[in-house]
Amino acid sequence: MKKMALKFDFSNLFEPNISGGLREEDLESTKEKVIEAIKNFTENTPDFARLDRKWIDSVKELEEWVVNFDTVVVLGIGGSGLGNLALHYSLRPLNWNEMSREERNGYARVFVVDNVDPDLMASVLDRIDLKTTLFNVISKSGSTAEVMANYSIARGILEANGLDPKEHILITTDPEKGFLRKVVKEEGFRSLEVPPGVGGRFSVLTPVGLFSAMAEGIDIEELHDGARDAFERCKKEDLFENPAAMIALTHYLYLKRGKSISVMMAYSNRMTYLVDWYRQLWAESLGKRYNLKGEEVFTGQTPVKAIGATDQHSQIQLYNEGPNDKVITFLRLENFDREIIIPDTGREELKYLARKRLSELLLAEQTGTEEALRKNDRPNMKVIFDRLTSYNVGQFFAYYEAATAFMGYLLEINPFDQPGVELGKKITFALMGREGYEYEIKDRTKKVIIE
Ligand SMILES: O=P(O)(O)OC[C@H]1O[C@](O)(CO)[C@@H](O)[C@@H]1O
Repeated sequence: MKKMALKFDFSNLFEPNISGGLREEDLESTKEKVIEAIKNFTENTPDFARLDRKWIDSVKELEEWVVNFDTVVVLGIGGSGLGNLALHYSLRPLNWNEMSREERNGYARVFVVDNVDPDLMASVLDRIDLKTTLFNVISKSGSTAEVMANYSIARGILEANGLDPKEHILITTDPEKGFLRKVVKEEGFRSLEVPPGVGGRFSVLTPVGLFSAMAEGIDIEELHDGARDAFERCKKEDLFENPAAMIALTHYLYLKRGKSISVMMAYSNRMTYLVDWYRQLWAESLGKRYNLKGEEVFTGQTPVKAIGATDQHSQIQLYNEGPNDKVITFLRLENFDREIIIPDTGREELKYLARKRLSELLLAEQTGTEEALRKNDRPNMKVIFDRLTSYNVGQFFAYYEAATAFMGYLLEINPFDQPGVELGKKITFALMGREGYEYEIKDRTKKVIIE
């Protein structure tokens, strides 16, 4: 089958399609800087875009082992869980975990526990048979509290049931550093490596995302093929050939014009977690207090998730008539894996729906929303997926990772750190009594409490 690339439609970001939109002259003013960013990407290609063959090979070495398991439970959070969720939802049917093993062609169910909510953890534990479950504990730092707690729970339950944790836990972490690597070295757990030069939120195409994807039968080679082709395109200096650079430049220019919100609205329930993955990428990478010169800039663009058509009935009123402070990106899927024809009920009032494909209605809703926004001069763009394939999803990850790097370059900030997450973590450690951490939450001088 011919591999269809993603398509990008930027038309509704521009004049005259929307008044007050961008003009080509506007691009000119910042074009040189974007070209610098592209050159920098080409000459000093970040590790996430190198797609080391080792990442696939190391995962494939575990293929014979993983076929013994009916279920993989990923224990990870943020960049160590969202990519797994994005792959699971976008590339497997929505009811995958409810299917029989036979219906799944022998591939594993995949659950991702990306919180320390006891209701969530318990609901997953209730649904698994420990004897045929593999826990993939993922943490780049090897010390994230939420993951450590869930790792301890999984290990404790395995031991309590007389099972050897080493036969049921796979650890994915830094090759050298952190507590989890120590556990691997001292206790002999099977492990995979998170490449040290790849930040958590950029790690979906490394063993972090690849292992659970392979376990559930996703074509990880094709995922890399899509990403590789996309990353190659990200090196093109002609902006009209380089979707990632165009995303970054247009979002940068709109941010400068006060559009501080980036809505990503997917017209496909299977794309829900692609949007969640994007939210972490855009938020953690670009939301920064200081620029590279150490000056306070308080920059960033707040990513917001929406699902069409559902959120047309909860959000679109605001997007059309509220403050014009958003750039909206539609994710549009042209061909769905399943189809349902709307029956003719014989009622005149419903004739317009009769015998139509359900996807036709969803796509008409996307077009209708896009056109309404355009008429209201609300900038919007569209990423078009022909189908949900590994190749296309790989492309999506790659384009947005590169766009984030370009946007960081334009904003003159470091898109690869997240210092703003630390304080809350430290306070939590102190509250939990971790040695070396102290923090006292002082009584508020003014209290406003309603009981
Ligand atoms: O993989 P780790 O080290 O457990 O981190 C999980 C997540 O936590 C963060 O560090 C933020 O707290 C994210 O950047 C990261 O993806």
